[in-house]
Amino acid sequence: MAKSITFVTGNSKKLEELVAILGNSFPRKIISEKLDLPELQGEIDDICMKKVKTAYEQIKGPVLVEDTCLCFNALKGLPGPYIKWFLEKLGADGLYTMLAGFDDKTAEAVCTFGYYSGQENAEVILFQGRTQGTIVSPRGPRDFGWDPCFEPLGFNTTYAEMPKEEKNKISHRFKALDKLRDHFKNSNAS
Ligand SMILES: O=P(O)(O)OP(=O)(O)OP(=O)(O)OC[C@H]1O[C@@H](n2cnc3c(O)ncnc32)[C@H](O)[C@@H]1O
Ligand SMILES: [Mg+2]
Repeated sequence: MAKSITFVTGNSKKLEELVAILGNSFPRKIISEKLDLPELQGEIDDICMKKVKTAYEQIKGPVLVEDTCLCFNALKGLPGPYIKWFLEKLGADGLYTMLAGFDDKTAEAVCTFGYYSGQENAEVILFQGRTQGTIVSPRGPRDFGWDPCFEPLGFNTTYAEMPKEEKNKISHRFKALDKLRDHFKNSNAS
């Protein structure tokens, strides 16, 4: 039987969504390990590559990690991978206020999963999903990150105001996991 995959994340909300999105339809068993891995600065893909290798050093078996960015178009993609620290210091209200001086309130949520089997000659594989939206004054429950200030394009509710099942059908994380699911479905992936 194929080895189980360890999803390494310090964020229980990410894990909750992964479980809800993949449901029973994923061919490999996924277990989780709550570790807050150090993250390199830089571009999204490089951060994920490094993060998954760091996870592998700890787990020493097939590993999955994920990095989420929130990119403001008016700020040429920033805060991007640094969103966690902006959110921590400014809160969702502060993220909205950051754009006060700009007409363009659009943003992109980017989710990148990195998978590494650790087998001989194996490369890191990345799966990325992007959802466009607008940064709005926060609305809805505040239990997951910047969800209250992100209104996905085509909707008049924020991620936070949507029922979970609805967010999980259109989100950056859903789109990335859909690619991951396809990869494991269509190949004899190890
Ligand atoms: O251990 P890891 O997996 O790195 O978990 P983390 O919480 O540190 O997550 P990131 O480094 O990817 O930083 C992303 C930030 O964005 C938040 N976030 C991630 N996904 C989100 C989503 O779907 N909706 C709202 N906020 C989200 C998350 O809480 C962090 O503050
Ligand atoms: Mg992190």
